Amino acid sequence: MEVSAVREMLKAKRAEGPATILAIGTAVPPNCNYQDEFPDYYFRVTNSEHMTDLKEKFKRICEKTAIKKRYTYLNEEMLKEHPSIATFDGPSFNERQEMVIEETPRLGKEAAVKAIKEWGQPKSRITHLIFISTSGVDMPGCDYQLTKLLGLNPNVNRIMIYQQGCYAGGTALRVAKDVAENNKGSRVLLVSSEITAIFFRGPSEHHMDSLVGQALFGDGAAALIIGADVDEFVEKPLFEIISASQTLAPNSENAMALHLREEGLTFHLSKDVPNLIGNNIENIMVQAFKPLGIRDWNSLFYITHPGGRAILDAVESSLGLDKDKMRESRYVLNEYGNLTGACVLFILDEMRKRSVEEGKSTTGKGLEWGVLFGFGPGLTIETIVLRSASLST
Ligand SMILES: CC(=O)CC(=O)SCCNC(=O)CCNC(=O)[C@H](O)C(C)(C)COP(=O)(O)OP(=O)(O)OC[C@H]1O[C@@H](n2cnc3c(N)ncnc32)[C@H](O)[C@@H]1OP(=O)(O)O
Repeated sequence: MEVSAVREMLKAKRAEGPATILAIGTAVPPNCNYQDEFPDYYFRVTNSEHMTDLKEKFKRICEKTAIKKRYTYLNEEMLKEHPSIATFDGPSFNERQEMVIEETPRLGKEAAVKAIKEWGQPKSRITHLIFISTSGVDMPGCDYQLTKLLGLNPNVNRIMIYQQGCYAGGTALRVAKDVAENNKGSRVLLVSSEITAIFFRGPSEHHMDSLVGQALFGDGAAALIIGADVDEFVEKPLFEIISASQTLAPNSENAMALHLREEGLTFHLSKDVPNLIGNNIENIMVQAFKPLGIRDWNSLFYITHPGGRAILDAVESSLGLDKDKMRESRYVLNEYGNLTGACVLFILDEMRKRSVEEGKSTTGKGLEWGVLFGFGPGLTIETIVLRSASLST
């Protein structure tokens, strides 16, 4: 075959683009922890009632989180059966792994079933599966388990992304864009599922950052269907993925790290994280929106990873944003806590649902352009430029 003919053949395999989000589903486990009761629960189940000063500090942290409730797979009975998980650093990796290996794809399936139902197409049309999770590692991984659980075509092209932390929701969208735009007719099922049993642990007087982590995270799964060249007779666009980029914040090496150890996933968090994000965010916005000629940050809608309340405050103040810009991100933080990689996907879902409820003209609260930020270890920032879809009938 001639080289030019091969080139033509490859060109014909590319979609016109852009990759478009066509459906979103979410799921959480049944066990709900209210934040105002959580310090009592946490110090009781970790047998730490004697650490009275630390409990007072934990109460202060919980009060400042702007979280109302969080859902978890792990409950008090399970902790009684597996007491090493409730210590600060007792060897517990195997017990945690047994839980997350089963539960992470199961919760992912719940979200995926909802996304496929909304999409309304047969699951045999799914050509690619991207699965992200920070909850453990295994081979074959969650991508394989989900393929089995959903009964997907064995020829589905799977991509498993483990252990990236909270920016992974952005990473998965970036990869899904490349896949969808380079494979004409492809339909990508993107699933993020996070179970905090991998890093729940008791308090330690010497590790305040770990204690902060115990006040922030919740379990949840989200699933999206993504494809380019939308068939509007049978598919409904929600958001177009216009561009996607990843960057490292300068001088942030020690800001955030998570390590998988005998005692599960450990958590290291500098107090500087909100400032580091705030100091870098405008530069990132300038780069992302230069091609569109946009400089008015209040003309956009925002899907911002709510790593903690202070991170949303930092982004809001650095960009001079109106108070309602972080509304959906704050809402998801309040209702579910920090859901690691799934969090930005929950916020996307909230954004489009709220836009419909409030009678807005687009899925981005009546605005055309928006941005999604993922933040995580590194310190890594994922930036996704989105274009909303019209809601007019
Ligand atoms: C896993 C991933 O990949 C990605 C992630 O999302 S990781 C999580 C990222 N999240 C963060 O970095 C948390 C950002 N921080 C916050 O949201 C807020 O600081 C907070 C909600 C935790 C507390 O709110 P605040 O307005 O800062 O309250 P503040 O009164 O200053 O702090 C409460 C206490 O927490 C302590 N504290 C806050 N951040 C801390 C940290 N990173 N390490 C240790 N202690 C911390 C403070 O010293 C303070 O202690 P005292 O009451 O004894 O003085």
